[in-house]
Formats: sequence, C-alpha cells, structure tokens
Amino acid sequence: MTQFYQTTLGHSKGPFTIQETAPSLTTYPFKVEENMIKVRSGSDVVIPNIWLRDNCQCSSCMHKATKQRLLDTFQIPRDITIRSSEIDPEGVRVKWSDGHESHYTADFLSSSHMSYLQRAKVRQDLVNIKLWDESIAQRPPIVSYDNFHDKDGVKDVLDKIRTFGFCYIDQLPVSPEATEKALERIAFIRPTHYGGFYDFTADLASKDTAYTNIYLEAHTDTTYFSDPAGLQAFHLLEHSGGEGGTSLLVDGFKVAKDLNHLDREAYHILSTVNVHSHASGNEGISIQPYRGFPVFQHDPETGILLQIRWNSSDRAGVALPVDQVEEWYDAARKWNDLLKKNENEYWCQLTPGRLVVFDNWRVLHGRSAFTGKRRICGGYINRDDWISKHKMLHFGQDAVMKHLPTG
Ligand SMILES: C[N+](C)(C)CCCC[C@H](N)C(=O)O
Ligand SMILES: O=C(O)CCC(=O)C(=O)O
Repeated sequence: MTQFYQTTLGHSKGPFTIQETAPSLTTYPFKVEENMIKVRSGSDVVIPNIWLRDNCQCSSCMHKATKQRLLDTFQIPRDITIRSSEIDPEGVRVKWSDGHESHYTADFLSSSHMSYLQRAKVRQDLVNIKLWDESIAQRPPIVSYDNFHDKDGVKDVLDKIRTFGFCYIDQLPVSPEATEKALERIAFIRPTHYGGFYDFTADLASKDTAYTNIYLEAHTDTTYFSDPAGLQAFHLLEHSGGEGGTSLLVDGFKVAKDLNHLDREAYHILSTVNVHSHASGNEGISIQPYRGFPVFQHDPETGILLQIRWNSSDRAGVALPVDQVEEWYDAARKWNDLLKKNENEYWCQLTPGRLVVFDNWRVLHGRSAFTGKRRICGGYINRDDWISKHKMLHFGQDAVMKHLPTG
C-alpha cells in the first residue's frame, strides 16, 4: 500500500492524483484462529483486540442516540484477549477477558482492512466526478426550482454539485428571501465578516473588490480563512443602466489535471509550497489562516486533490526564502496561463431567477467589469455541512454510521 508522508510543510509528497472515479469497496472474509480475529486477504491480517474492543457498538459502549463513544478507551486492559467466540450468520460474537461481550458483523470486520482510498469513499463523499471545459455551456447542470422543494430535489442539486462542481437552480423567485430559503435547504448559511446571507452591489460597503465594478479574474473565495467557504452562491437580482458583469466559472480540478500532465514539477511545487493569504480591507480586521496552505491541497492518506486555493489579490507571502520564490512564480504562471485559456473559461450571463451554487474548493469564479447598478445576493455554506448533507442523501445514514469506525 502506498504510504504518503507528511513533509515538513505538512503536505504529502505525493504521488498526487485527481480522483475522477469513486473507489469500489472490496470485501474480505474473516476467520477466528487461536483466539484472534483475522481478515483473509493475501497473508491474513490480525485485527488488534484493542481496536476491536474500542469499537464495540453495543449500547453500553456507544450511545445509541448520540452515536458517541461511552466506553473509556484507556480503561481497556492493554493485554485484553478474546476468551471465547462464536461465529453466527451475521458475524461473530466475542467474550472478552474483561468480561464484556461484543458482536461484530462480517461487513465491519471486512471494512477494517480497506485501503485508505476505500475508507475515504463514504467519509469524504467520493463520487464519480465529471471534469469540464467551456463546452459545459451547451448542457450545464440545472435543476428547476419547482423540483427543489423536497429532499429529492436537494439531492439532485447536490449530486450535480458533487459531480460537476456547480449547479443552476432555475425559475427561482427573484428575491433575497427566496434565495436565502433555497440555500438553507442545503445547510445553514455561514456568517463571516461580510455578514451572513449577502446582498451586495458596487458600493464598497465592504472593503473588497467584489463590492466594486472592476473585472475579477478566476479565483476561489476566502483563501484567508483556515477553512475556506465550501459552497458559494450568486443570484443576480438586478442589473440596470449598464452592461457587462458576466460571470466566469472554471473547473479548477480539470485545469489542475492539465497542469499535472503538462508539467508535473510545477504541479508538485503548487502542491507543497505553502502560501499565506489575508483579508485586511475592513476597519480593524486583518484575517489570515493559522498557517500557510498550498494552491493544491491533497489528502495525505490518499494523495487525491481535495481543495484549490487560488486568489492572487488576497495572496500575502509565499513560504519560501525570498531567493527561492522564483520557482513558485514560474509554476504559478503556468497554472495561471491554463486557467485563462479560452477552452477553460465558461462565461455565463446570470439572469434574475437563476441561482448558481458552486463548490468553492474546486470551481473558480470571476466576472467581467460592468457599468450600471448590479445587485447580487447569495451565501456561503461550510464544506463539512454540505458534504454531510450530500453523503447522507447519497449513501444513507446507515452506510455513513457503519463506516465511522473504519473510515
Ligand atoms: C461576500 N461576497 C461574496 C459578496 C464577497 C466576498 C468577497 C470575497 C473575497 N474577494 C474573496 O475572494 O474571498
Ligand atoms: O460580482 C460577481 O459576479 C462575483 C463577485 C465575486 O467574485 C465574489 O463575490 O467573490
């Protein structure tokens, strides 16, 4: 199994991949031998007693309602042994040397031996994703508001966001209230120093270039937060007395894959060199994350790309000695050139009634300069909250709970 090691910069060395297909889950039979439970895969793997005892799912070890561990892990004797066991059609019942009895399903025992990528499947809500370029304009992912009123509608929107990185919700009533309610069907809106639900125009009400009418190149938002916003949404309520203000979307995962093919070293530099960001325009505020992060952040267990952080206007320092920063700039220039290739830029004119919701960890956004009065509303939603919502709708509560001890 490939081991991924944390570099001093806190990131895996790779290999790095963009995971386009969800892993399939292998099942492994188990057996009990010499009072040990083993998973049979190639050479048998002994499941350590401490791990089994600690993950007993009975109601005295795990709170049935809260799903929290009640058992005091470190009261389990370090040398705990299986006194006896009995195999049944579902799995195996175990009597422990500390007098406790546990039951483990075959499925549970099998999943203890899954690869890191397989364990990530449910935990990280891994699905088959579809990378796209500007041709997505021909058939963008759309759900009509009429179909968004129930759980299936929310699942459809989140399925599309998980697959494509964005989704339109069309025929939405043209009001901030309807927009806020629609977003809250996914999860609660994340408050920030911009407020919660946002309704903005080019008046510099917040000292950020979003509150102006200038061109904004493709970027991800809130790179200055330790945990950047998960979803972002825009609903154009009005644009009068002027022109421009066309929206731009770019599939960052698609462009990252292109860069990795074009120049693996450049991809590696942007995956391992930390970059600092800041938001310092508002009075008395200068927000910076607790540490630097690379442009491409990968899962140190699996090497798969999880997050893109790219915002040249909010960038502070590059975490390299100043006489070594040129290698980062050269790599970033290649990335920037790919982002700005026509084939990767999906320009889309938002209209009142069309809400766009996108994955701010994958899809970059921007806009063309504009004149006149332009008013947009929307909101941020935390990554963990929308992924939680989707995986419960996609995998179901039982599957999500079942994978907790081994995911
Ligand atoms: C809140 N609202 C979406 C209106 C704009 C916030 C500004 C986002 C900032 N330019 C960034 O890139 O993080
Ligand atoms: O005004 C727009 O269309 C987008 C503004 C923007 O990029 C942002 O709010 O992050």
